[in-house]
Amino acid sequence: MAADDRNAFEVYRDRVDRPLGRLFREYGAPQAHWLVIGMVANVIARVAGLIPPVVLGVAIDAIFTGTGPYTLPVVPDVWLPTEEDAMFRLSMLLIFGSFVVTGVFTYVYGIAANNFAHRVMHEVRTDSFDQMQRLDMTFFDEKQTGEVMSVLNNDASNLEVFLDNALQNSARLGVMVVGIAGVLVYYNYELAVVTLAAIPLMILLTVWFMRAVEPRYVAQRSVVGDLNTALENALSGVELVKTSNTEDYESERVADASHSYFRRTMSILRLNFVYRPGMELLAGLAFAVTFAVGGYWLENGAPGPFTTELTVGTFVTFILLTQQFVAPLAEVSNIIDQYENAKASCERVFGLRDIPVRIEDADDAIELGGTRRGDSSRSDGGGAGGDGSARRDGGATPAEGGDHGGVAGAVEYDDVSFAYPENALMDPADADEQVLRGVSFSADPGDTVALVGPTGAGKSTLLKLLLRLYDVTDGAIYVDGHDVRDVTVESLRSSVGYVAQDTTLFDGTIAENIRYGRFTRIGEDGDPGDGDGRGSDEESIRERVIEAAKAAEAHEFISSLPNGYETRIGERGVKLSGGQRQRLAIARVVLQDPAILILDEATSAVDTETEMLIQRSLDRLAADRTTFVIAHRLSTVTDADTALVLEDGAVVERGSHEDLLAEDGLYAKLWGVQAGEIDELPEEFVERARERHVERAVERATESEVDSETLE
Ligand SMILES: Nc1ncnc2c1ncn2[C@@H]1O[C@H](COP(=O)(O)OP(=O)(O)OP(=O)(O)O)[C@@H](O)[C@H]1O
Repeated sequence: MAADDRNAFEVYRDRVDRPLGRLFREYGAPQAHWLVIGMVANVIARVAGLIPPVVLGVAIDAIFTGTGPYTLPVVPDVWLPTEEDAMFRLSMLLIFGSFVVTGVFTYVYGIAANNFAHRVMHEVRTDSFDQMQRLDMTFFDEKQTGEVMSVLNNDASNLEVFLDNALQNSARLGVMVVGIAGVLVYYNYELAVVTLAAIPLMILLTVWFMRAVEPRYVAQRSVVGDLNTALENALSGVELVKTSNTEDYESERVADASHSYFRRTMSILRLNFVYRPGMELLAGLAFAVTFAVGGYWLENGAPGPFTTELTVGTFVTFILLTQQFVAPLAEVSNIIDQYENAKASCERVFGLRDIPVRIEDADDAIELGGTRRGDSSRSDGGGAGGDGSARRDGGATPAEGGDHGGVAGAVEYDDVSFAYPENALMDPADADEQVLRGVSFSADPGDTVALVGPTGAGKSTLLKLLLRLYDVTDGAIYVDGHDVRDVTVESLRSSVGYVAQDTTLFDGTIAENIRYGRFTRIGEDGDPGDGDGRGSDEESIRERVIEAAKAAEAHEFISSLPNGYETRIGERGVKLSGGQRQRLAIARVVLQDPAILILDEATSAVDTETEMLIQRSLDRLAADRTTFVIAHRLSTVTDADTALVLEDGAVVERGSHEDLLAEDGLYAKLWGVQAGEIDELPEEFVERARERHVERAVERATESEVDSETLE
């Protein structure tokens, strides 16, 4: 049991410090020019918006009532006209001009602010996706795909809204408050005190609101996670849901999660319902009090302690500017909402970013099949048939196993141990349940090695290590004499073809699915080493795809489809049968032409004819490459050069089919059961398997208990 029940993503998310500051440093800085242009344009547009009320006030006093001079803030008096007609024309021009300036700069601001926000969002999304792709399988084993989807979609969008709206609205608010306060104080500081008295009250109300709403946002986000998980489970397991008749149960789960989300959202909105009208009320009060005090002042002279004179024009300016307060203040609750969302999103973005990438190229990694470095290659190796003491040269040459991009395909496991870390945070060396223990064997280029053993013995795990989906916790794996950790992950994985039991197909055409990985994009040749001199233009790729499909015994069924190779297969290939999907996967590997092949033999029953087709294509595929077969049917083993019998993570028997039968151990018993010679496995084997299953079931139950506690 992990000491910390949070998954890696949550742990790193909770560690993120000052997320928005980091966002600006890491993503905002390269786009800072857009932000600066946007801010400046915004300030100009807002300041220009203050001109009409000011000019109107001055014009009233100077032209209509004749009670004041024609002066404007920051404009020298000598520049201003003294004739009433000229004053009127200038006033009209200034009012009209200010609207034009506001319009033009609002446009500039829109372009710049959106450029800034969308560019940052694009970088955040693509960076997060790249980081997600670099993470190793331990991360994905923790079932965090929902969280990642949310980072790539919702969180990137939240940041965009914040960077565009919230940031610019706060700038606008700042300009309005400071600008309006400045103008009011300039014209009549005494009446300004009355008008601006509402501001400290608004600040107090805002502080209260932010403090009260923050924990509610945290609670809301946690239920969003539950809701997403419920939705994702129901969608990804739709077949199970239907076949188990659990639609009602799933509906209830989603309804529960959705209802908690509703409750949490309402608790935020209830505060909003107090805050927003509260702010509007204060702004309205400021307006009403200004009107009352100013009106009294005009009628009866300065009230109470006030001594200055108030003109009608100044009064009009005050009234109009106080009105302008209201709209941006009403935005404050939206700004807070966007700020809270952005902060949380930013934590998630950087949480994902900070998860250490464990499986990546070493600084001096070499290309497998490329130039060999003496210091990273081994000079000895253990024989599959022996106990590991017989060593041979590990650095086989391509000539020994056919040319597959210069990789021969010699594989050696040297005393390999492995334990799955409980989560992506744990150092695998600290995990205590060893899934593989001291496994040593080697396969020469072109050999076929069958892996046999009861379920859970570690067969799949053994081969996942060869693909470096995980790294060994102890020992080493060598391909052509190179430790797999010393070669680039890309060159290693392109040298190892993998046909899984359950084939993954992408939404796209049949042809696109076959060429996925080798000619994913037109004009790209992931493995130029086949030496047939053919180009990678669309026509020759098409030819190769058809050849691969023929080799995989898939050409016939593909040709019978309405659009042949251009037929689109539905999401996850649901429109094809299991046997057809597997043949497409085989065609994909034929095209990849790897030196090493991993076949996870299908357990699902296909009809005899399909099985024969699949077997024939697999035999063809395996002919000139090092092949590892996870053999569920022992008939496969009879054709293999060597079989390794795994039990509980260790190789307990090894040798050819005949040798193993002669040993009369686990293999002979498994063979006996399959061949129908004995009814069942001897009690000791069954007992051992049962113990392991019970242990695992208990573990799973404990885990789900903890999960449900966390949910509560
Ligand atoms: N991603 C994982 N995280 C943690 N434990 C795992 C993971 N995958 C497999 N295991 C555990 O490792 C052990 C070996 O599993 P593995 O899938 O390698 O066995 P296998 O021999 O291939 O079994 P099968 O024949 O049923 O596919 C099992 O106990 C399994 O529960």
